[in-house]
Amino acid sequence: MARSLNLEDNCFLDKYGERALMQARFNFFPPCPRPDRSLGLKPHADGSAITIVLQDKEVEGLQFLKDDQWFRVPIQLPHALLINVGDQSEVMSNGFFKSPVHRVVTNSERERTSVAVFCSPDPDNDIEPVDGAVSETRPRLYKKVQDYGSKYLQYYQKGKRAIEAATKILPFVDEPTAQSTPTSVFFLKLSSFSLFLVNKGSAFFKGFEVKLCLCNPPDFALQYTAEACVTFPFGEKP
Ligand SMILES: O=C(O)CCC(=O)C(=O)O
Ligand SMILES: [Fe+2]
Repeated sequence: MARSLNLEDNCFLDKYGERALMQARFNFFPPCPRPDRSLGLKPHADGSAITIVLQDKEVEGLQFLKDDQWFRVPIQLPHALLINVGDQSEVMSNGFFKSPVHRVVTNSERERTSVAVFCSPDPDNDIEPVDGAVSETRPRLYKKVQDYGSKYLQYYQKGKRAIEAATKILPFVDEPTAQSTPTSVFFLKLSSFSLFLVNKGSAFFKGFEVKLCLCNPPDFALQYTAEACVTFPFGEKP
């Protein structure tokens, strides 16, 4: 990425620091009889620096927004990893790389799984455009941001984009983050569907042991207006 902008090789990597973060999210999208009425994942951009996505090899669903149109991501290339630019790369590159908005649509007949690994700099490192990406002809577009990941979640839960507040004009509004329950495994039951979510910890997901996972239960709960929401203690099956 640095080389493609004619910048120092390590200029982005140096920002990751000693305690760079890697968080894995295992997504399970059950079949949904009304794909026209519900989304698997609402439109969002990732708060990471980069995200590595392994899509379901049989069921499509991921779409990216470009010029006000949604584009499907094909799955024809087996075992391909999709590398997505996240907000923190947009900030560090001073907007040369854009963090695209994407969503996941549901399928009426088939379930879909995906794994997203979010790679981010050490949260203690402030994020700002690297020197080489700012010049007289390209003024600095983003301000210095502390702990981008936390700000991202606060904004995300309100359906807003933190990157917009990272531009130089708008101030960040610091508000308390929604409480997330310490339970590790959530099963949300909506009629015959279930959604499996993993917070920090480890659990079994479709026969694989899942470790080091982080996602945001309150946020997901908003996406699925569950008629009945049942949470189970870690490790138990419904
Ligand atoms: O399911 C996918 O293909 C992508 C998931 C995604 O965008 C995410 O977990 O942030
Ligand atoms: Fe995403």
